[in-house]
This record gives sequence, structure tokens and C-alpha cells, in this order.
Amino acid sequence: MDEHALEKLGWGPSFQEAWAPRASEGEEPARIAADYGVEYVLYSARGDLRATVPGRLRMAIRKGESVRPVVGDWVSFEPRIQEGTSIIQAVLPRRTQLARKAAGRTDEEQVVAANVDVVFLVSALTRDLNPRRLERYLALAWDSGAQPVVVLTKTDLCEDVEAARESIAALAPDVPLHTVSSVTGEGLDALWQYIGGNRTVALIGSSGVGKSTLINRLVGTARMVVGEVREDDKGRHTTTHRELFVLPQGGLVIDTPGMRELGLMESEEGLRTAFVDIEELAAGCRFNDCRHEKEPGCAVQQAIRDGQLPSERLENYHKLVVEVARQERQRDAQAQARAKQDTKKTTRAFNDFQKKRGR
Ligand SMILES: Nc1nc2c(ncn2[C@@H]2O[C@H](COP(=O)(O)OP(=O)(O)OP(=O)(O)O)[C@@H](O)[C@H]2O)c(=O)[nH]1
Ligand SMILES: [Zn+2]
Repeated sequence: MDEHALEKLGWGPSFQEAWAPRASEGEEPARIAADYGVEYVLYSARGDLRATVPGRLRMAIRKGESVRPVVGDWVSFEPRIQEGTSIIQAVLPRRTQLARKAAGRTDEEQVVAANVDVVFLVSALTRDLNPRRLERYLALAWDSGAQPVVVLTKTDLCEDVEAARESIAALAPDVPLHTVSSVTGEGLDALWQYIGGNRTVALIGSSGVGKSTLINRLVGTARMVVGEVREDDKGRHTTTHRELFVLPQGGLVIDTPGMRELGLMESEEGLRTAFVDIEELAAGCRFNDCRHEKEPGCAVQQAIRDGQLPSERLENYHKLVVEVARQERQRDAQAQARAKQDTKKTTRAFNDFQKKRGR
């Protein structure tokens, strides 16, 4: 086994210790790189593999005896290289986990990423800078066990960076705080100290604060095409989508839809409160279902033309609306995939049953 390859993926003594007893079973360790609900992509010493969770483990998850594997988790898997789909046998104890409360059910947590070392709490130094929201993100980060780092972006758009820095620093005196601009490059170098050393970094923050731009500035083209699915030469689906990225300089970044959803905790409230100006203006639009794009009689567009509303406000609003829609589609797709899997299982069980009866 290539220990060095595993180290680059964030492997360490605590995982080694937890995994060691399973070595005799012929199992191997790997880290979850993408989570499709039914199927996973693993990074292992053998390279990238596809894997599923067997019925036994699924049952244990349902009973609460095991956690459900999520992106960033270390797992022990049984290699099935010939078949093309390996089997996840156990989830190794997590060092940290980023979770949000499931909507509606306050007692139930939804883990969106595991084994994150550092969380960048990203906010933009614009009108949308919201101390209460940052406090919520901080609470989330503290709960996770990961180290929080506040990153204030878009210094190039801010007239008084020092004042903003001071007001935010007062909220979280013990948390490192950095101000950066992905446009001018100001302050970016200081972020490297958190990224190296095979550590895993996650970025949380509202839509539009500059998370993607920051990742791209820091890691260049390390990110892969998102959501691309294509058929390989045997007609199987090979997924190129990843949610855990190994950086060429060392270190890892997690960017999952769930992570983006953390930025949407405030979405409903956000669309109403944070964008109350737009909601109010929208009452004056000619059409009830106006999207404030190119519709005639749009009061929001009019307000922009009149200089009453900065166009960036509407851009941010649109980004949030698009993101909500994207996530709904994603949830639908996952539900469909699960349903398809269930149908297959039922068909198989039925066929087996028929065969047995025929005998
Ligand atoms: N002026 C300025 N604009 C920036 C900076 N960083 C990002 N932007 C712009 O802000 C907009 C949003 O940036 P994104 O990186 O897409 O924001 P995000 O947080 O990834 O947003 P989601 O993908 O919706 O979660 C883009 O138009 C960026 O070009 C910055 O430092 N300065
Ligand atoms: Zn409108």
C-alpha cells in the first residue's frame, strides 16, 4: 500500500489506528471524493474508484449504528476492481464533521462534509456583509471541530477595510481574520498557511461572496468539471464530478453542494430579509411572476435604471434564486437515482423469487 499517496489525501495516525484491524479482511482505506447518494467516488492508493454501500451497512446506517459516508470521510473498502464497483465496509471515526440542522427537524443533523481541518468563513466586504450571518457560520464551524478562519473578500470594493475588519474582529476575537481581493490578489498569500500540509479546507459563505473565485485564484485549474457524466467505452457511466480536490501544491479543498447549502441556510429568510428592497420593488412589477430580467414593466429593472438599486444587488439576488433551483434539481436527480436503484433491487428480488419457485 502506498502510504505516501494516502498521506497526500489527509491520512494520519488516528485513521491508521482505527483502520488497522480491518487490514486482515483484505480491505483498504480510501477517502470519499464524491457522493451521489447511491454511488461514491473514492480516492485510494490504487487511484480513483467507484464504490457502493452494501445492504448490511445501509441497514446499520438506518438503525443509527453507523454514520452515512459523506465527502471527506475515510472508509474501509473491499476492492472489486474487476467488477468496477468496490464495496464500502465501514466508515472510520471522523476527526471533525460539518453539519447543519435538517430543515424542520431541529434534533437531526445533516453532515455535509467530514474530516475538514480548516473552514474559511467567507464574507464579502460589500453592503451584504452581515454580522449575524457570520455569527451563525462561526457557530457551525466551532461545532464542527475544524479551525475557523474568517476571510473577508472584495477589499477592492470596500472604502474602509480597516473599519469593517475591526467590526468583524470584535465578533470573533479568537479567530484569525484575513482581508483579500481575488481581483487585485491582495492578501491571498496569507491564506496558504492554512492550506498546505495535506490539510483539508472547506469554504462556507453565502452565494456571491466569491468562494469559487477564491478557490480558482488559489488553486488555478485544479478544480474539475462539475456534474459531468459520460459513458465510457463499455457503456458504463463514468463520472468525472468530484467534490474533494487534491491541490497540486498539496492540501485538499472540499466544495460540495451541501457545503453550498450551508450558505443557503438563510436563503428563504435571506430572499425576504436580505433582499427586502427587491421584494418590495417587485410588488410594482407588471407581471406577478416577473423574474426581473427583461420583462416589460419590471419595477426592479426600473429602479436600477433610476439609480435607486445597485445592479449588484439584483445580481446577488438572481444568483441565490438560481442556486436554489439548481439544488432542487439535484435533490430530484438523487431521489430519481435512488428510486431507480430500488426498482432494480425489487426486480432482481422478484426474479430470484420466480427462479426459486420454478425449481
Ligand atoms: N470586485 C471583486 N469581485 C469579486 C471578488 N471575488 C469575487 N468577485 C466577483 O463576485 C462574483 C461572485 O463570485 P463567486 O466566486 O462566483 O461567488 P461564490 O461565493 O462562489 O458564489 P456561489 O457559487 O453562488 O456560492 C463574481 O462576479 C466574481 O467575479 C473580489 O475579490 N473583488
Ligand atoms: Zn420585475
